[in-house]
Amino acid sequence: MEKFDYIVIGGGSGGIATANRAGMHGAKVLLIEGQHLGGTCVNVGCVPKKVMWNAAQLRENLLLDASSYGIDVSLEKFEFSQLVNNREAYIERLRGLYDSGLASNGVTVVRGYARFTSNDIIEVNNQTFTAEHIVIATGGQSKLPDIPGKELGIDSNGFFDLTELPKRVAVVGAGYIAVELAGVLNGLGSDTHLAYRKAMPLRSFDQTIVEAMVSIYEQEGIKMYPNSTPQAVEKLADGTLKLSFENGQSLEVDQVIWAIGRKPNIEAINLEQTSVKLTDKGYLRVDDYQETDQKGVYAIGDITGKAELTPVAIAAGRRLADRLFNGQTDAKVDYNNIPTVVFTHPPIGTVGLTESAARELHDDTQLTIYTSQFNPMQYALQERKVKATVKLICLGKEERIIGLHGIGIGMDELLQGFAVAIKMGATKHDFDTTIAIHPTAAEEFVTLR
Ligand SMILES: Cc1cc2nc3c(=O)[nH]c(=O)nc-3n(C[C@H](O)[C@H](O)[C@H](O)COP(=O)(O)OP(=O)(O)OC[C@H]3O[C@@H](n4cnc5c(N)ncnc54)[C@H](O)[C@@H]3O)c2cc1C
Ligand SMILES: NC(=O)c1ccc[n+]([C@@H]2O[C@H](COP(=O)([O-])OP(=O)(O)OC[C@H]3O[C@@H](n4cnc5c(N)ncnc54)[C@H](O)[C@@H]3O)[C@@H](O)[C@H]2O)c1
Repeated sequence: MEKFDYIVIGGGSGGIATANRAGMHGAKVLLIEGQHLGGTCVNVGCVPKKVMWNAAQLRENLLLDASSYGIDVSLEKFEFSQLVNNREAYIERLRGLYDSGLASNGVTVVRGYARFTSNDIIEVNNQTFTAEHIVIATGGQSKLPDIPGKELGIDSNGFFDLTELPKRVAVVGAGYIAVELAGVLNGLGSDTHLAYRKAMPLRSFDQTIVEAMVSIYEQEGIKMYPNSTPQAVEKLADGTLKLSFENGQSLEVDQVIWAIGRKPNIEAINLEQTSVKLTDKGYLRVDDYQETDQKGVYAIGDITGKAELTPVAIAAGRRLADRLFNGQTDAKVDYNNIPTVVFTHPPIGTVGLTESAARELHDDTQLTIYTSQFNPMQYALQERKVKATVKLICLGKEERIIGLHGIGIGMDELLQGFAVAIKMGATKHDFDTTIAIHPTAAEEFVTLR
């Protein structure tokens, strides 16, 4: 049985990052991946999603905005399959880069599905390996609703498999994936319906921003179905899918996309052979240092159910390798103030507490909230206006900024810098005394009254 210093199960965002970092520190590392290197983010997540988002944005600009600038664009042809082919070729190149990066850090890569046979032995393709340190980074997969006809719909992986744009599509769900895919499909020209169980989507986000998002989606032609819990899907004689809701309403579309959440990839790894424990939600239980209940076994990324974002998985993986193989004994991830963007059309950027979370934690007299809604200059010349909304949540007399939220063009790119300022403890005064950059959407954050 071959012995390594470090075995990494799963070659996604977290697994690749920790394997490379450990390799750089001189550890003998084995990485085991069952499918494509890059995991969810590169193959069926962030990367293809962002390409589709860019495509939708570009099409919207050409179709809806260009003529106001005197640019004549006829959009007679849109080859969806060419977009998909180009996107997949790009992803193939990225996979190659991962291969060569791992090789240059001396990481051994084995293809296959790994399972524990004991606390420190891993089996893959009938071969066994052992190591002093083993990290589980197996990510997650989509959940499907438990209703008749669920197999007639597809999940986000199925969306990336599409080679034709559906004419009519229903997206079911209220999280990141649902609102992102609905925005992309609408932008690309599908007749798009978005159905969710409660009154509003994105319920953990700041409600001012979500209300702004819902009204933009309605304005841009997405049909919204609040209070709609899916009940069944059936295929009609002409191939149309009929999606029925518990409230008695129904929809007829060509494609149904389930985006109702994700679950951890746990079953295949045979945790019964270990002392690793789960949380009550079924994720791997870890402490602040990514340690599971079994000494020498760690978990990072989506499998831990904490902030399921690629940069979080990467940070957890790198910190863990720094701690185990470079003597950085206190290396761990700070899960506070993680900035995040939802790639809606236009995007939402958020860092820190929402107004309702702030009100739960602090006395109302301690909080000052600033909001503003405006028409970004990109829409100065056209009749179509897609409003931007920004919001700051400030705490105490010094008005320390504890929440920053926005929806509008550019919110995705401008958020990172503000997140640094907030992590450093910026106050409203710091924002106010920073000279604005004009004319931008970002300047709204430093001119709020
Ligand atoms: C549609 C979509 C869009 C997203 N967009 C964004 C975004 O814009 N920004 C962002 O930050 N995050 C985004 N995410 C989330 C992001 O993709 C995840 O947070 C991230 O990929 C988690 O990394 P991970 O290493 O934990 O798992 P993954 O990247 O899922 O990697 C896990 C890997 O483990 C492998 N594996 C599983 N079981 C085994 C086994 N037994 N043996 C060997 N290998 C195994 C899998 O094949 C997979 O490659 C998106 C997710 C989805 C689904
Ligand atoms: N831009 C980004 O960074 C990005 C993009 C996509 C995904 N992600 C990550 O991936 C995670 C998973 O995203 P997600 O959108 O799958 O999940 P989610 O957990 O964010 O949202 C799932 C939604 O589906 C609803 N739902 C659950 N069961 C349902 C049912 N039976 N019928 C109808 N609705 C139901 C839930 O109420 C919830 O609002 C996110 O939390 C995020 O961390 C990030």
